[in-house]
Amino acid sequence: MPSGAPVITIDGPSGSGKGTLAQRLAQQLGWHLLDSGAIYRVLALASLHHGVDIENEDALVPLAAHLDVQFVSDENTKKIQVILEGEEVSKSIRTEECGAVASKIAAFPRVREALLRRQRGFKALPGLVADGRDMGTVVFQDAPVKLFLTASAEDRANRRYLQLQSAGHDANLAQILADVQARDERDTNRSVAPLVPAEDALVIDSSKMSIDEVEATAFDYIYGKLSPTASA
Ligand SMILES: Nc1ncnc2c1ncn2[C@@H]1O[C@H](COP(=O)(O)OP(=O)(O)OP(=O)(O)O)[C@@H](O)[C@H]1O
Ligand SMILES: Nc1ccn([C@H]2C[C@H](O)[C@@H](COP(=O)(O)O)O2)c(=O)n1
Repeated sequence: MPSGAPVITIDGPSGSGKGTLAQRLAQQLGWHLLDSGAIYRVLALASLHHGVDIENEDALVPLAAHLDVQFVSDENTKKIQVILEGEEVSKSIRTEECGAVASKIAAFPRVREALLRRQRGFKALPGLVADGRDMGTVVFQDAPVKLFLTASAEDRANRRYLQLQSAGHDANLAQILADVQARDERDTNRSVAPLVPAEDALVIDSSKMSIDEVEATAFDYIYGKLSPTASA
């Protein structure tokens, strides 16, 4: 295993359960957490706030490089609050619109480059759980444990539908499925850091698995990989 803090990467498409699994693993292990999608979402929101053209890579790069974002752990709830330029944006970055804009601006190579060091800065002892699209393939290529979580587009859309309904929002399943498929298409087919499993990742298809089953499968694999007797 490389020296320094160990990293567990979790990549996968929208709604596959990466964030849920990453939070559970980080909490159980007492490790740090990086929700890299939140960084792209915050950049999307900042570009909308500042009227920056989301088609203009040249204009987005300085915004990405100087993005004033903080992730603050709430002492009581242990939830992470996202602060953009002093304003709490934890909820506003979670809209479908923000996700779609994040996916569009994430296709620009120099935008990704500008966010790379910031993401790597999350690596710290005792360890980091990092979720996103390119955690295992680009950002933490030497991570000792890589997971790729997936599920059918229909199951992922249905999960999002239930999530929105339980939060009291109106939701249209057909529209959500179309949004999920459009985001998959963009994230998978972009020229830089596309959404693909790392060659050394364990792929988990969670379509027919409960969250607890996914967590148990992940922990079995992690302990096998990180135990002192495991070969590198
Ligand atoms: N195995 C599962 N079975 C059923 N529901 C699940 C499962 N995993 C996650 N969910 C639910 O699906 C929804 C989306 O999960 P989550 O936010 O973790 O996905 P994600 O991959 O991080 O999505 P995004 O990339 O869009 O942030 C949540 O409501 C979560 O509780
Ligand atoms: N490592 C990452 C993380 C996220 N993105 C882009 C592509 C996603 O569609 C969008 C939002 O991510 P989410 O919060 O849904 O995980 O951000 C990326 O390109 N690379």
